[in-house]
Amino acid sequence: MIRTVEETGSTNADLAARLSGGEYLPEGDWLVAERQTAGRGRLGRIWNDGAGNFMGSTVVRPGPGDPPPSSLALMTGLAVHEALLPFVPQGAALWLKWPNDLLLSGAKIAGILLEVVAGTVIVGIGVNLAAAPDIPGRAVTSLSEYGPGPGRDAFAEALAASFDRELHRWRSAGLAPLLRRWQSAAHPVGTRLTVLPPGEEAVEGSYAGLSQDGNLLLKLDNGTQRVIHAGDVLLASAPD
Ligand SMILES: O=C(O)CCCC[C@@H]1SC[C@@H]2NC(=O)N[C@@H]21
Repeated sequence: MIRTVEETGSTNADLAARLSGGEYLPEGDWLVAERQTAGRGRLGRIWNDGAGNFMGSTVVRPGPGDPPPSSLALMTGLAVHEALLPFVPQGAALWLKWPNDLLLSGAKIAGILLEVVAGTVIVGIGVNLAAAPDIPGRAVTSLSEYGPGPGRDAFAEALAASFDRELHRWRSAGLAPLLRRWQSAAHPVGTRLTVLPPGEEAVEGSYAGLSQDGNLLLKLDNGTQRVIHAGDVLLASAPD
């Protein structure tokens, strides 16, 4: 079920408060907001809203036998990719970027924020359907820059369906096929990346795929390979 509210602080914060209060939230339910006044982004950033954009959250309740919850970041990226792809015009490339951003022709079009409360993973998704809010230092775009896109409600239906499919595959087929499909939807191997691991200087290198457990493989310019477990990743050629 998709429930839409006119305005809230953050759909992630709303679900977190309900979980903290002991409420049971079933998988498959979505909270979507027309406006967010305190949208949360990754790494403590804010997520600016824009009228007509998709801003919504759902939950996953990981159980015994499920792949590691951290892989939900990659699974969610695939679900958003699948929902957006039919609306991407010819000649524009829709790419996944580790861990879970989506880029349209090199500029950010969607972001994903996972938070865990009381053993439940809150999955928050923001997609620039109609407006490209400013993210300082980042190239940002929206689908509307390429022509008329889907309305927010139609997109919400498509995303809820693709998320449901991907969640089922995540549970039934496990990590290996997910990682293969993720890599097919990502920017090409060899793409120059700048990585900002927490508490470290920026590291430059070339994208070399994902490790077996879904971490980022970065080929450094001295020929060695580094496994990136956390941090911010930018396309090195993206304009400031
Ligand atoms: O930094 C990122 O790229 C992640 C952005 C996630 C934004 C979405 S919008 C819906 C949900 N509610 C929030 O407060 N954040 C997420």
